[in-house]
Amino acid sequence: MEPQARSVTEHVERVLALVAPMPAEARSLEDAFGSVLTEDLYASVSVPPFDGAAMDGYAVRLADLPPDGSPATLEVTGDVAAGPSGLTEVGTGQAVRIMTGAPLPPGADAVIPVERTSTGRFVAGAPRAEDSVTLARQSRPHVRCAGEDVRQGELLARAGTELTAALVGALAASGTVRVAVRRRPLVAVVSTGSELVPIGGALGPGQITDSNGPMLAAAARAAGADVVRLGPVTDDPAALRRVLDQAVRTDADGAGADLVVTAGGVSAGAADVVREVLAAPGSNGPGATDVDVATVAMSPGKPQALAHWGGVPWLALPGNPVGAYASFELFARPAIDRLRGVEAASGRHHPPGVGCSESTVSTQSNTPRAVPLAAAAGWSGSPGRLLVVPVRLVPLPDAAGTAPGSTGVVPAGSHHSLAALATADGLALVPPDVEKVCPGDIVQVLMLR
Ligand SMILES: Nc1nc2c(c(=O)[nH]1)N[C@H]1C(S)=C(S)[C@@H](COP(=O)(O)OP(=O)(O)OC[C@H]3O[C@@H](n4cnc5c(N)ncnc54)[C@H](O)[C@@H]3O)O[C@H]1N2
Ligand code: MOO
Repeated sequence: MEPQARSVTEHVERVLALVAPMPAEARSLEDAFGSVLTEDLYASVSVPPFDGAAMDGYAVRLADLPPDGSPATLEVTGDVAAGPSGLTEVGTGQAVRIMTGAPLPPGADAVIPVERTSTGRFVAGAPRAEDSVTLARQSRPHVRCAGEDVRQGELLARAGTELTAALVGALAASGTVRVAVRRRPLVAVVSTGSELVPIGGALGPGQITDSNGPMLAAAARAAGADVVRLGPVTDDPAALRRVLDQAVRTDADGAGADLVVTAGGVSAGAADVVREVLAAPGSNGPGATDVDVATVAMSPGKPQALAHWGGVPWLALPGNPVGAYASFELFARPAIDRLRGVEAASGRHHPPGVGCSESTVSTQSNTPRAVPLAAAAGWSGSPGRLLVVPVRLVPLPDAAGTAPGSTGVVPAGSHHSLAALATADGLALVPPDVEKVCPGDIVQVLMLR
């Protein structure tokens, strides 16, 4: 580690200390996708709520069918489709046509799929023509029993769980209408640099298009935040102060940012506007407090700063686009998770050691989204720093000790290329004590998709 460099783990802890979970609010289930629960949720109805058919076919009494599997001919006395309809009792020697999802009529205890009967198939829209059917006992009853998926009163999700699409479905099925969730945080994304031109602007000499602004805004949305994008701001401290004031100002709807993320101007240059503003806290308006400028032992993404601006947490990320993105994933995303109330958010982002000398290292990860994967190629580490390497998933060559069809990772291209990052499936995190990653070594990979 460089002299005075701070570990990634310690910086994550400081980031998390800066933010607190958002207040809770009640939302309709349909509006709550992507939010995080603040209450445990229990099923108010069983799923399915009644015994029903799992196949299109005939509802029968098993007692009418010989146990040895030989066929029986039954009188067909009615039809029952999914949805509300009168239920005809199935008497001895009788069968009722039944469609998938329809409630099982009284008396019946099994459904025989139509393709296994003398009828062969049902014609959509055509009325019933058969008065009898010949069929035999099957190995399974093809009945979905009430409560076999979820029982009334069962715990479906704990506080701290994010509402995924499937969870919205499971909650809807079991009677949930409104949920208590954390408010979505509003993140202000501000890019800084006099060289920056917004997307679509013509480039003059020395100018480049602002890519960090759109990229970090997209990353914050992907992390579950609402976003307001401001800037790009020139390297003028007064201009940056104005934009920061604007970001944190609470309007009539209470919509001031809950987190400010800036990119650029945080290293050692003479025009590093973020450093300049941080060095003169409170000179204009509420200003910066709790200022913490750090060299973090990572590459890319070394220069970082933290502060509050007008009481709102502020993460100042470096301007190099790949460093800005890596910093977002390692620092801003855990901050957003904590604001959103995701309980897995933790300060432990430091993966266990890997290296050529220990190719069968622990597969345990203490980074929530990191998964252990084998390197399919070798590359150099960055001793003293956590090296963040954009990687792509590739099939591993079949070899002794490798399960057929296993997946590994290779660098997506140059570590500093934004175009290569755009093709990456994840970020490999190579710890500071690793000089070299060899093919077959296990690396922790922060998955991006
Ligand atoms: N003397 C030193 N110089 C630098 C050091 C250092 O330790 N000592 N650290 C280097 C490292 S590492 C990084 S990372 C950069 C970070 O510096 P800043 O955060 O001040 O970033 P800028 O100087 O503003 O920009 C760096 C680079 O990225 C481009 N950039 C900035 N913003 C955007 C944007 N929104 N979209 C696209 N590209 C952007 C900018 O033009 C620069 O090329 O400092 C090193 N220097
Ligand atoms: O730490 Mo900087 O982000 O390398 O390029």
